[in-house]
Amino acid sequence: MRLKICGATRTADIALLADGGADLVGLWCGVPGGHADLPADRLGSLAGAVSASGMTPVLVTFLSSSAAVVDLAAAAGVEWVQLHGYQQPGTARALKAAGLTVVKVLHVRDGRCLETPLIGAYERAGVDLFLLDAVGTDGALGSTGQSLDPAVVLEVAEAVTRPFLLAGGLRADSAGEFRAVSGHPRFAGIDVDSGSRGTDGRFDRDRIALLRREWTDRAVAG
Ligand SMILES: O=C(O)c1ccccc1N[C@@H]1O[C@H](COP(=O)(O)O)[C@@H](O)[C@H]1O
Repeated sequence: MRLKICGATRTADIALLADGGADLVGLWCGVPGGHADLPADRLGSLAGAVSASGMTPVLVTFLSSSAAVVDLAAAAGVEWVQLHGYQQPGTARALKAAGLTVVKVLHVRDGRCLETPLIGAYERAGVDLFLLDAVGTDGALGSTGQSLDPAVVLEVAEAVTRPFLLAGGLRADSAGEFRAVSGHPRFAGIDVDSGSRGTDGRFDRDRIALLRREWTDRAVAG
């Protein structure tokens, strides 16, 4: 069970995330207006700190220009990219050709996965991992804090052949509700933003450790 925590912006975040048990750290670049969007030079320095702490930095972006994403990743020394948004399979194919590990977000809105017709094309393009996330009621993407219906997640899990991460308003105490999902053979872990933070909006080490513990226990228990 991998734990991805999204939206680190400070060097102090990195030690806290490692201490809380994160495996993957989402660093945003190309997320206009995003509260954790980073300039390219800052992306590189934080990615270096994430790797030095034994975790994997993930470039999270809305960009759809594969050349721009490849350049950003190369300059920052990042090997994993999360295509959050409506990028086409060709973008994923180009990133794979550049040697990157590609996570493609599948967006669920009103109980329906918007990318269902494209799943085969994403897989043929070489997507390594899917990430299932909710679309906000206003159409917003990312950090919606909105939970998915486990039955819908299981439908999407059956439609893909690659492993998947689960996102969307996850908390430590939602592990029980998603027991059937975390027991799925293609379940690879969870991705959390809102539920990893305290009331001050900063990462909370204890919440992250609890997420790690509750979800690991459920995944093991099946
Ligand atoms: O976290 C964000 O704000 C964000 C912004 C733009 C793209 C992706 C973003 N993060 C993704 O949001 C979900 C988890 O959010 P939450 O736990 O529901 O608040 C996850 O997919 C992150 O990768």
